[in-house]
Formats: sequence, structure tokens, C-alpha cells
Amino acid sequence: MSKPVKAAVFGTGSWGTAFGMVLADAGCEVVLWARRAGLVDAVNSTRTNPDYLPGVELPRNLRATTDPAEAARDADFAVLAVPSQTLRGNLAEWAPLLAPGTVVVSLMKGIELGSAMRMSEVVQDVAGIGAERIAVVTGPNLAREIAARMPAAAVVACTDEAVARRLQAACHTPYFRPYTNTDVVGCELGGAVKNVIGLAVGIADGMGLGDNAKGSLITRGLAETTRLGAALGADPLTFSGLAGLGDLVATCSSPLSRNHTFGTNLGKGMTLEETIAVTRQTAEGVKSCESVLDLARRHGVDMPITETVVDIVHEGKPPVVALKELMSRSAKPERR
Ligand SMILES: NC(=O)C1=CN([C@@H]2O[C@H](COP(=O)(O)OP(=O)(O)OC[C@H]3O[C@@H](n4cnc5c(N)ncnc54)[C@H](O)[C@@H]3O)[C@@H](O)[C@H]2O)C=CC1
Ligand SMILES: O=C(CO)COP(=O)(O)O
Repeated sequence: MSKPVKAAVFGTGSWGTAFGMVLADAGCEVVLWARRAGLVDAVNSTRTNPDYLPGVELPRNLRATTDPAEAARDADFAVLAVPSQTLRGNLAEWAPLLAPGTVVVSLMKGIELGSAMRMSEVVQDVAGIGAERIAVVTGPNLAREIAARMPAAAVVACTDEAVARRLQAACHTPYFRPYTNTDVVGCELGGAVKNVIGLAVGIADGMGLGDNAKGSLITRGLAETTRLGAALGADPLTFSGLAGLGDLVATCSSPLSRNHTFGTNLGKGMTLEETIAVTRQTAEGVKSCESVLDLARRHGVDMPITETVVDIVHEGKPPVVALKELMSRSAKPERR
């Protein structure tokens, strides 16, 4: 019998834990790395993650450790599931622990502030490994639904299709259906910008603007994501797939989405401070709206919805004023 695939998951939050379950259900031996010993003890002794996925029973072939070296040892895949803005610092510690053959997998949907780098670029920069050893998992994958083993499709992207296929096999279960893609740039941008559009739709929902506004924001949000992608060399068709439209639909319709909920609270009139205070998990779009806009400006791409989100979230512009400005932009053809 062949040895089981070993996966280390760095980050025992909502998605790290839920994706660890997917890998375990697909037959991998999974080790989660967590910062806090208390959480590691809970995972190993009660087979639950009470902080992030209360009430969900974890598979037997999944355990946790606070020791990154133990997690990384002999791993076929090192899966990264920490907030995007902490990745650089975290990976500086973990990269020396990775074996030369380990494939690094990013679950993160963000753009780094300051550098405007995608997560796979940060991995390349910090770990010094080639693009053929870096993969991305993205798509409409709300962690709580996946942890309940509700059906979903996803994209596993790597410039090396053979590596994408290996990862596909490692995370394919009866309820989780991964498709391969070699357009890493498009897949990462789809995930990162959808969080920003999710904030915009949440704000509109909080303001009670209705479903036409939601449909309009999703579609025009996808248009500006596609423009950015085209400028960065992505395949525009990626954005009509799971990493683009699929993820937007899930995030923008679900009360489980942190970005959508964050936006809804702002749209209802909460201040930024109040909204942050009631948000317990990572809402990536809050920081990444600024780095996405930075990236767009570096490439001369117009992203009016993203700009509006930055104005509301970081410049304190009242949503009603921002809406008026967005609606009174000059008339344009739908495609340009
Ligand atoms: N939750 C979801 O449904 C999905 C999340 N994602 C993406 O996955 C990434 C992780 O998100 P979640 O797991 O949902 O977030 P989370 O907030 O549930 O968990 C984040 C984890 O990172 C750890 N962490 C926080 N700061 C850290 C630091 N400075 N150093 C090391 N670890 C730190 C936390 O302790 C926690 O274990 C994000 O980029 C998110 O956009 C992608 C798809 C689905
Ligand atoms: O990316 C997600 C679903 O695919 C999760 O969205 P939130 O981070 O907004 O919860």
C-alpha cells in the first residue's frame, strides 16, 4: 500500500481547519499548526475546534501542533491559511522548515499592503521557491458550509498542471469538487477582489438598496476585476469561473461571509470602530481594498467600486455620499 499524502496546514482558523477536514476526508494525513497551545489541546483531545468551528467533529486523521517543524516534516503539501497581511512574517519562520519537494498551497484571498503583491508572489519572495511549487485553492468555499460537508466546487491553480492535478487528487471528496487551472494570477485576483466587492454589496444591503443594486455591483465588480486581471496578464475567462463569478455569488449572498457582514454593518450606519469590534474573524477586504486599489493605480486600471469601498472604509466617506458619486460618474459603454 502506498504511503498517505501528508499535508501540513499553517493556521487553525475557519478555513485552515475546514480545508484540513477536506484533505483528511480525501485520505491525507493532516497536521494543523496553531499558535495557541490551548487550541491544539482542544483539537487533539476533543476532536473539535471550539474557537472557529464549534460543534463540528474533526476527522481522526487530523491532529494539531504548535511546533511548525513537526507540522512541516515530510509534508507533500504545506497549506497556508493565515491572514494575508501576516503571511510575510509567518513564512520567514516556516520556509526554512520546508523540504525541497514540498508544494506550498495558498488558501489566502488578499493582496499585501505596501508591495501590492499577490500571496503566491509573497511566497516566492520569502521562500525563494519557483512558481511550479506554489499552488492556490480558491472559489466559492464558505468555511462553515464546507465543514458541514455541504457540496461545493473549487479551483486548484498552479502554473505546473501536473502539480495542480496532484493537489486536486489530494483534496477531492464526495462533497468537495476541485477543478484545475493554470491561471494563478487570475485565480488569486478573483479571490482578493471579490472580498472588496463583497464589502460593497454588504454596504448596499445594509443601506437597503435592493437586489438590482446587488446584481449591478456584482457584475460591475466583476468587470473591474477582469480589467485588472487583463492588465496583469490573467486569462479574462478565469473571472467567469469559480474563482470569479462563483466566489462573488457565494460571498455576496451569504450571511456567513465576513466581508459581506462587515459591509452590511457599515451600510446600516455602524462606525468602522464599531464594525471592527463586532468582527471576530479575518475580513480580508478591509485591508486589501487599499492594496487592490494600489495595484490598479500602478497599472493604470480604473476600479471605481474598489475606490468607493476605500473611501467609505478608510476615508470615512458616508455611504450615501459615496453612492451618489458612484451613480453620477460619466456615462460609458458596458465594454471598453
Ligand atoms: N473562512 C472562509 O470561509 C474562507 C477564507 N478564505 C481565506 O483564508 C484566509 C484565512 O482565513 P480564515 O481561516 O477564514 O481566517 P480566521 O480569522 O478564521 O483564522 C485566521 C487564523 O490565522 C491565525 N493568525 C492570525 N494572526 C496571525 C499571525 N500574526 N500569525 C500567525 N497566525 C495568525 C489565527 O489565529 C487563525 O488561526 C483568508 O485569506 C481568507 O480570505 C478563503 C476561502 C474561504
Ligand atoms: O472566501 C470566502 C468564500 O469563498 C469567505 O468569504 P469571507 O472571507 O467574506 O467570509
